[in-house]
Amino acid sequence: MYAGEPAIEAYGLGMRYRRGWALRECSFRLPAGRICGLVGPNGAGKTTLLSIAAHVLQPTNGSISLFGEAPGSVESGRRTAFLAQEKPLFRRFTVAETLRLGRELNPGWDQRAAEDIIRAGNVPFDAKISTLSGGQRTRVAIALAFGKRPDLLMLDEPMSDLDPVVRHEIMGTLLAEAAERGTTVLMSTHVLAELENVCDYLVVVSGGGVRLAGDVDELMSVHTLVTGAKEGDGMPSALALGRHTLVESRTSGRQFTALIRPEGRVTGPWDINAPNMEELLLAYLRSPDAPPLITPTAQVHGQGFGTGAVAA
Ligand SMILES: Nc1ncnc2c1ncn2[C@@H]1O[C@H](COP(=O)(O)OP(=O)(O)OP(=O)(O)O)[C@@H](O)[C@H]1O
Repeated sequence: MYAGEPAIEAYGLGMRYRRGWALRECSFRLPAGRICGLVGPNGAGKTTLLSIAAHVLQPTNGSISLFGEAPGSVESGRRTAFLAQEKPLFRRFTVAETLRLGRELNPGWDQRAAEDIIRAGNVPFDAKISTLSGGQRTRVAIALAFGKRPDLLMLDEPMSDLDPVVRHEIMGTLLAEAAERGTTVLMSTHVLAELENVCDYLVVVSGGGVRLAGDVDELMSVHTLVTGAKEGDGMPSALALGRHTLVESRTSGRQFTALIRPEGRVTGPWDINAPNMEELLLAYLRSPDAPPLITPTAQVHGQGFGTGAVAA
């Protein structure tokens, strides 16, 4: 693996269910070795995207590759692990039997890594899956995914039924694993605050399309949060009509707050701050019509992203 090699490259990906399009013209690149948060409102297409990458679903159009290979290939199957929301485990198996199955199905299986995760939660190895709590089952599913020692780990809201202490512990294991082995992680979540110290890459989807994608530092550095006194009923026209790109503006009492992508220096009688990750994500989630932004590392080669693309 070399720095910048794409772990995932999606190009013009579309998925149409009977009710309509869940993904449309979805294109982005995730370089290898990054920990990427996949964020979007309910129904945005996150599970659909992960399921296509994990070869659970076939896209209606477009393509996606994992380390340059199609999702169904032997090579990408060997190198990737997917932890789905439903966590399909055999209910009649014990925890030990479940790990044994993992060992038999995966040539690079790491029994110790899997057992360590089970032990950290004090889950009995001889307990049947059907007798475990939701959170304990999640822990077993996470142990299975980690035991595979994948190069790419895809997780669909993995922590939703874990208590905060366990979430913290599993996140720590995930980060240590990724740092030690250079594992690429793509993780969908609604818990924005949890992403702040974990992710160094972000993909935001909304309405089936990519709204924001790229390196966290780069995304943060091109946004500014402006707060000040309202002008009339809204934000100052100097900001609203200026050359800056407005992502979102809100008013409360006599104040306005705007997240912008500034063009040059922002000058005015306002407080000007860098947003934190949660503020950045919330602004894009609340404004699905904001112009998209795909930074150069997240652009698929040969694709002209036009509006919103940051100059390389
Ligand atoms: N099997 C299906 N048949 C028909 N429509 C579906 C199916 N699965 C998903 N959809 C629709 O596709 C869209 C995207 O769904 P998806 O589950 O990918 O979103 P999501 O971003 O994962 O949402 P959430 O945050 O609620 O988990 C939604 O409108 C959903 O209703």
